[in-house]
Amino acid sequence: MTTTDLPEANIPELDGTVNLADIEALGRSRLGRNALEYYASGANDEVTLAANRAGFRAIRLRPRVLVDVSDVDARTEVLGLPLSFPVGVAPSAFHGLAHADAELGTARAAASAGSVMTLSTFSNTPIEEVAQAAAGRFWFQLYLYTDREVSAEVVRRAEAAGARALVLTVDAPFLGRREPNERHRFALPPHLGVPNAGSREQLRAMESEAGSQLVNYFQGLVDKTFTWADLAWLRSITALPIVLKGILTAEDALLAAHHGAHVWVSNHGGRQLDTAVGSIEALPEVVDAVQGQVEVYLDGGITRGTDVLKAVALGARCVFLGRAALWGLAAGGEAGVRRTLDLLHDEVRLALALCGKQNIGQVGRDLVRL
Ligand SMILES: Cc1cc2nc3c(=O)[nH]c(=O)nc-3n(C[C@H](O)[C@H](O)[C@H](O)COP(=O)(O)O)c2cc1C
Ligand SMILES: CC(C)CC(=O)C(=O)O
Repeated sequence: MTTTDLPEANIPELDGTVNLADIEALGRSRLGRNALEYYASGANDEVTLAANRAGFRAIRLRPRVLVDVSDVDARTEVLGLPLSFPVGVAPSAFHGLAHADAELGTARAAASAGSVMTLSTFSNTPIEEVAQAAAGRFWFQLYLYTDREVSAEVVRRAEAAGARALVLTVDAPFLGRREPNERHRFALPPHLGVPNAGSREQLRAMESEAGSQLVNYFQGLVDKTFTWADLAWLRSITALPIVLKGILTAEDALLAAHHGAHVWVSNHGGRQLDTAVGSIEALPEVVDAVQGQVEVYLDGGITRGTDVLKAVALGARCVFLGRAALWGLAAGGEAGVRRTLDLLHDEVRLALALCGKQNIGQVGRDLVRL
């Protein structure tokens, strides 16, 4: 399904949105409890979820004036891929819960906006179909299965389909407790499959009488023994750049760089270890530790163009949208994600101009007062 299948009346509603908060409100209004709680929740008391947003709000900008900003340019590159502005889409599971366009909608929107999509292992659409829709603008996020051969096969499929990087999520040996999902027993609706993670029947076999079924699937599928030493195995089965997603400390950033991996600063949108440091707060120590040896990215709480510039100022090459992209998808499928990216692109350009910067290369630490 594409956006042309959307009822006419949906488009003006989307066109009337002026910021990501408007799109979030529209997206939320279209979701039932199961999906809404799954998307919105953080772990436990949601302290880290709130810290991600609060961290950006606490940083003040130091704008320069009387600079010719008649022609600002927000373009950048990630791992050699040109982006129209420093924003990509973070991996999130089950886009089919948001809209019938599912991962194909997200991929098309990211591609047409000159962005990059990171496809979750737990997508509702097979890698190969998303790859086509993404027109080369996609990375693949990997959760390692207990069975290494199954993981190796997924990695081979992603590489063959044209993924430009492998993003290994390292902050989720177990799933954090998102209590609304425990309370209301989150489950994937029967019409949605998980084609990169085994059959529906395999997943059903892991369902239990209690709690979030997601926790049950995850516990049954994912390897909890994987350590730094095992990265050599991953390196041996793929030629793709490896990105470690879920780094929050200088110590781990340095280890990542020593292992030749790029660093994605993230606390999983506050969904894993609650009270972990907010991602923008963790960024400076990570950037200082790796000293430009590898690329550094960040996600968590991005909703404004000024958030993007603050992260870039503190050393992130690019930031990624988790929930913001999902709200866009829920609000209007492919068109909703595209609107989300377009609004944010406009905000980044305006913020650059008002900061007295002509391009992303001019954005450095002097732009922020912590
Ligand atoms: C509903 C949902 C599903 C997610 N699924 C995954 C996933 O499959 N793999 C992964 O590495 N991260 C996953 N994440 C974490 C995101 O990649 C990202 O780290 C986080 O959402 C960023 O925070 P934000 O939502 O504030 O932008 C998920 C996040 C959400 C909200
Ligand atoms: C399928 C899930 C494990 C996806 C995830 O990482 C999340 O819900 O945060």
